[in-house]
Formats: sequence, structure tokens, C-alpha cells
Amino acid sequence: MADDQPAWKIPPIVQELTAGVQEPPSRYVVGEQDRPAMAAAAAMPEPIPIVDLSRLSANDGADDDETAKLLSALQNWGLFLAVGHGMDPGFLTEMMEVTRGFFNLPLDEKQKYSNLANGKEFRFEGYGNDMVLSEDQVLDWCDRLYLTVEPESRIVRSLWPAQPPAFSDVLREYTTRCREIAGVVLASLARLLGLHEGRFVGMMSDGVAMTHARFNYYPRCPEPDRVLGLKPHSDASVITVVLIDDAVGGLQVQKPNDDDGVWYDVPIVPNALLVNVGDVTEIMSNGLFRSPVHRAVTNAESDRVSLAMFYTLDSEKEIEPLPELVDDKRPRRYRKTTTKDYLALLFERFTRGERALDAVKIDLNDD
Ligand SMILES: O=C(O)CCC(=O)C(=O)O
Ligand SMILES: [Fe+2]
Repeated sequence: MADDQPAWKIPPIVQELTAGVQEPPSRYVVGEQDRPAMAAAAAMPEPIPIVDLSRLSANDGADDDETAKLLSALQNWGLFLAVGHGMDPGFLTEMMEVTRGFFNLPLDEKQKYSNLANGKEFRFEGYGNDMVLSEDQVLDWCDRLYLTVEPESRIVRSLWPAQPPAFSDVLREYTTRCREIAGVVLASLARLLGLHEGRFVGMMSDGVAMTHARFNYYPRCPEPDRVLGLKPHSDASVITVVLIDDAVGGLQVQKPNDDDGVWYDVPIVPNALLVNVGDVTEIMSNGLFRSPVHRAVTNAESDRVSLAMFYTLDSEKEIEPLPELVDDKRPRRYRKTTTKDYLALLFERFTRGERALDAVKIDLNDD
């Protein structure tokens, strides 16, 4: 039949797979040089800063020390751990519990929200795995649920889980609270770049800019040394806010300004949220803020969950270095693109383990 898909195009649900295997199938085994065991996490040259957001958003102006800490975090790591974000530990625990609650449901309940329409056509939103574009694509040891959470008009209700019963209410509340956090961070980013405080926030409050939530579930993996939970990537967002598992580590990051390929473990700091710069900010800031490459490793003893909130611009909007940040001394370093095109590029390149940003970088051969 003409529309029959080859079996390799439909990725397995890893959680189902792991229940029955002693050894990960070869499709999950990464190339020799990319194996987590080859590059055991290195000792930190300096800790990832913990930034108190309440000090950045103080009514009487931001605290200079905290702003300096944020700047150093962004310059050295492209990310930081945020405390003082206003969400209490009980609420973060609740968000984690409904996330786990969803992944712990029976398969047929989760499949009601499958990202394969009619069991075969891949779509961006829903439960399942990444699109498989080639037979030799290395698959990630991870299942996920992808949902658009903002604006209201773009929410696909039918893909929001009915179980656990509190899921939708908790996610809505979490979305509202996270938006406040994103607002504080974006205002600070603009200030640090010498821009008007509302420069980024304004672009993202037009009623069409979207926020996507990605719930990641990494089942226990029998061979964490040869398999990755999530391939190295940087996010296509403006910024990303991540709720990371408070019991099991796994997120690793490279320093954006080092080309040495060294991976560092992101520590678990109770009740802190991880905030990272995304590719769109790297482009708009003309490379002044870099989007860090990160990945998730797996674990033989415990499964792990995380929830990433991706803040993006209107999908039709052009993305390019802001004119205020381009001059003769610092010529533009990135080509113009749109959110929609960039996302498509990112998904395609991600499946091959390549970076989308490299495709829009301008080669400056002037030094
Ligand atoms: O699982 C994590 O800690 C990170 C997840 C992540 O990087 C993503 O979803 O883009
Ligand atoms: Fe990411």
C-alpha cells in the first residue's frame, strides 16, 4: 500500500522497551566518540551560579550584585539556577507528581494522546518520541509529552491528559507562574544588553508567541555508558525554564565559549529551576549571549523526569540580530530566519546530531 510506512519510522515507547530488554537495541547505541562513558563529567571550573530572581525584580531596581552574578552566569555557562522564583516547594512537587503520574499510566491511556496521528503520521504535539527521519538515526532513551501551553487559542485540548485528574489545573497554574519568571529573566537580559527593559518581553506578549512544554521521561537504562537520554542539542527557544528531577541527576552541559567538548553535570539544587538561553537569544543578541549545548544521560538504577518550558516568538516572525547590537565593530553574525523555519531546521538537524545554529551562522573571515 502506498501510504504504508516502514517499521523503523515508528519509534518504540522506551518505557515499554525497557521492561523487556537486558540490552538496549542497537538503534539506541551512540557512536564510540559520543558515548557518555568516554567523557565522564568533569570537575566544574566554577559552579553554575544560583541567581535569586526576587532580587532582580525588586521594585526599587535590581540588585547590582545579583545582576552581576546573572551576567557572569550567562557569559560562562549560558544558564543559571533560579531561586526566589515565587513557587513554593509544595507546588513544584505537585508539578513533578502529576508528570510522573502521567508517565506511570497504562500505555493505552497514554496512547490516547499519541504524537502519531492515525498511528503513523508524526506531529509535533502529543506523547511519544521524536520523528525518525532515517533508518540509521540514533534514538534517545526517552519518552516525552509535548504540549503547547500558551497562548490559550493555540492549546490543543484533546492532547492534554485527563489523568492524573489534577494534571491540567497544575499545568495551567505552572504556566502562569513560569511566565512571570520568564518576564523577569527577559527584562534582565535586555538590561544587560543595554536595551530597553521591555525589548524582549514586548516581542513575546503579542498574543501569538507560543510556549511549549516538554515533559521528558527517561526510563532506567541497562547500559547508560552506551546510550543517551537526550542527544546533545541547544534549544530553539528564546529562553527555556526547566524543572529538573530533584532526586536523580542526568543533565550535562558544555561551556559555550570552550571548544573542548567537555561535559559538566548540572547539580541538583532543591527547588531551583534551571534557566537557559536558547538559540533565538543567541541570534538576536548577535552572539553576545550564547545558547549552551546540553544533553541528558541515563541511569541504570532510577528513572528520571524533567519538564522544559520553551518560550518562543510568533512562528512567522523574523529572527535576526537586533539592529542595536550590530555595528562595524561587531558585524552581524547570524542570517535572518523565522521561528517556523528555524524549528523545522532544528528538528531535522537534531535527528542527525547536528546543530541548527551552525546553519544560520555567518562565517566572519575578517580576523
Ligand atoms: O532532561 C533534562 O534535564 C533536559 C531536557 C532538555 O534539555 C529539553 O527538553 O530540551
Ligand atoms: Fe534542551
